[in-house]
Amino acid sequence: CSWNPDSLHHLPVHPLWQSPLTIPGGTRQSPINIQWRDSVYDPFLKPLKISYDPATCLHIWNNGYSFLVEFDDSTDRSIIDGGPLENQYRLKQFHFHWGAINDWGSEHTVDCKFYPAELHLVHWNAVVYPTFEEAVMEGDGLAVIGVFLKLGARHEGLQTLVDALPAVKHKDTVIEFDVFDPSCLMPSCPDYWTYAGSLTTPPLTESVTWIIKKQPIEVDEDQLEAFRMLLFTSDGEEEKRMVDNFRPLQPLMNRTVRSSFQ
Ligand SMILES: CCCCCNS(=O)(=O)c1cc(S(N)(=O)=O)ccc1C(=O)O
Ligand SMILES: [Zn+2]
Repeated sequence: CSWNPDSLHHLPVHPLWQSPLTIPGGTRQSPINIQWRDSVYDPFLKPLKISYDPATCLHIWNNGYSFLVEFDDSTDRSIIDGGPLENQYRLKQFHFHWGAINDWGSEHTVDCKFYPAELHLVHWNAVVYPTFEEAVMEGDGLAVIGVFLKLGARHEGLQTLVDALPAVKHKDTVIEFDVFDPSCLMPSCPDYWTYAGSLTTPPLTESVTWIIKKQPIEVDEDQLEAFRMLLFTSDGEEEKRMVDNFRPLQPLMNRTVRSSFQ
C-alpha cells in the first residue's frame, strides 16, 4: 500500500503506538495488508469450530487502548478448534480497533482497503501452556479471530454491548457484563484467511495465529460513533477521544497468507 505523505496524517499518535513500530528482529509482525490474489488456497485447512458459553462473559473494561470484553478462561467452556489450529484455544477477551472517521480504523487491510473497524477475539492455547501469560510468549500460544466491521445495517447483537459503553467511558473503568455470546458477532460466511503474526499492542510478541474472516459484519453509524465516544483518558484528565487505536501495517516479509476458500 503506497502511503503518500499526506496520508500519514492518520498514523495513530497515541503513546502506545509511538513504541517501536516494529520490534528489532521481528519477522512476523501484525497487522498486514492481505493481497487477495497473493493468498494461497489450502485445501487441508479445516472449518473453524467455535463454541462459546455466553455465561463465561465477565465484564467490560476500558484499559486506555480499547474496551475489552473479558471471559472466564479457567475452563474450556468457550473455545475454538479446527481451522489452522492443532489444539483447541480458550477465549480470553475480545476488543475492537476503530478510526476517527469511517475511511479507516481496521488493523488489517484487504487489497489496501481499510474498514472502519475490526473486531479481535483473543484465544490462548491452554492445552500446551499453563497460563495465558506464558502462551503470549510462544509461537503457537495465541489465536486471534479478526472480523471486519463495515458501515451498513444496525447490528442488534452488538447493540447490547454499545448500550453498556457509556459506563466505561474513562480509562480504567469496568462494568459487569455477565451474559453475552460473541458468536453473534461472527459473519455467516465460513471463509477466512490465516497467517502467522503477532500481537498488535505491546509486547508485540510473535505468538498469534491470525484467522481473518473474509466477510465483514455490518454496523450502523450510531454504533461506530458509540465507540468514538470512549476516552483514552481517565476521569478528571483532559479528555482524549478513543479513536485511531490501530497499529500501522507491518511488512509481510517471508510469509504466505493462506485462504480456506478458492
Ligand atoms: C501478558 C501480556 C498480554 C498482552 C496482550 N494481551 S491481549 O489480551 O492478548 C491483547 C491483544 C491485542 S491484539 N490486537 O489482538 O494483538 C490487543 C490488546 C490486548 C490487551 O491485552 O489489551
Ligand atoms: Zn486487537
